[in-house]
Amino acid sequence: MAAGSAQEGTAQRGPSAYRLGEAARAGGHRLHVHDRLGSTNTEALERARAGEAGPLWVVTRSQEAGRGRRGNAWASLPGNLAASVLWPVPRVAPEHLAELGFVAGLALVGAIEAACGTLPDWDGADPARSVRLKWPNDVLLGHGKLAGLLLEAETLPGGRRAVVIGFGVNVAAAPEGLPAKPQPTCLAAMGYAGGAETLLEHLSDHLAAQARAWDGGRNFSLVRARWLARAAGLGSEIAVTSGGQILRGLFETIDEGGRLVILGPDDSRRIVTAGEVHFGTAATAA
Ligand SMILES: Nc1ncnc2c1ncn2[C@@H]1O[C@H](COP(=O)(O)OP(=O)(O)OP(=O)(O)O)[C@@H](O)[C@H]1O
Ligand SMILES: O=C(O)CCCC[C@@H]1SC[C@@H]2NC(=O)N[C@@H]21
Repeated sequence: MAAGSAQEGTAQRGPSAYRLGEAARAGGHRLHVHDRLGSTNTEALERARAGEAGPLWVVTRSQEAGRGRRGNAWASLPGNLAASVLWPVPRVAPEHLAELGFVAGLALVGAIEAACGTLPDWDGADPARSVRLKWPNDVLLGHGKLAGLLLEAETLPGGRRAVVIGFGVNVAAAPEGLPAKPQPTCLAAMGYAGGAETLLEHLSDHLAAQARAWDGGRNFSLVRARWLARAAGLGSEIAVTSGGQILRGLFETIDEGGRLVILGPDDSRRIVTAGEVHFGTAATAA
């Protein structure tokens, strides 16, 4: 059993209890809330190994060993959202699985906007308050990193696939002193005081809706169009570090497989499957 206590459904009484949104609950999503966990992604994968099919949300008030992409650590400060969902993919072709990262990114942007929509000056006109998606799986607020997504898949005994989408959102506080670029930022810096609980409610509903639109990959073109409409840095200079190489050019688009398309100075196109994007051209190879 994982650290901390798990409660099914609406955990804890009172105004700040974690709960799922109405649409998510109507769609059969369930919620496990922990006080303390190593990693919600790890716990969700454990649940899958134990036979859970999902959709199952795992959330923790304190995450002690949060994981980021490419082996990075994820800092989860008190009051921030650390949540993962075990997503059922029985009828999803393997080549469509990674698209869930885009579906989830859109859901998170929608949830942030729904949660923050009533804040003064939150109308998208101010670039410092604009919420954008950064390829492949980050959410930016202005120039800062507001959230990161971690998609993990595993084939279980018997051939069943488990897919977990992890959401780390800096709601109340942003970690200081990290060497990371972009620098972390948080919703509280923009005046948001609604709590991680409200955000989870919106997120679960928005994920249900975006996943329905995606339709197991049959409608990725719609997801792609929605994603591009919220993309950071589209049409501008980027440098991408990928496999020890740096590719520079204009961020032209993402293709129908969700890969990054870079337009080089000689009008050549480079397609990137995995890498780290830096806006502007200042990037050094890792
Ligand atoms: N709560 C947080 N908010 C924002 N950024 C965070 C948070 N916790 C960890 N990070 C940073 O996010 C980064 C992980 O995200 P990402 O995969 O984009 O790597 P990165 O920024 O390119 O890091 P590196 O250059 O070291 O590989 C790490 O550098 C980590 O320091
Ligand atoms: O930007 C990244 O590198 C992705 C960060 C993902 C962090 C979240 S927090 C909830 C879930 N549990 C984890 O251990 N990681 C993800």
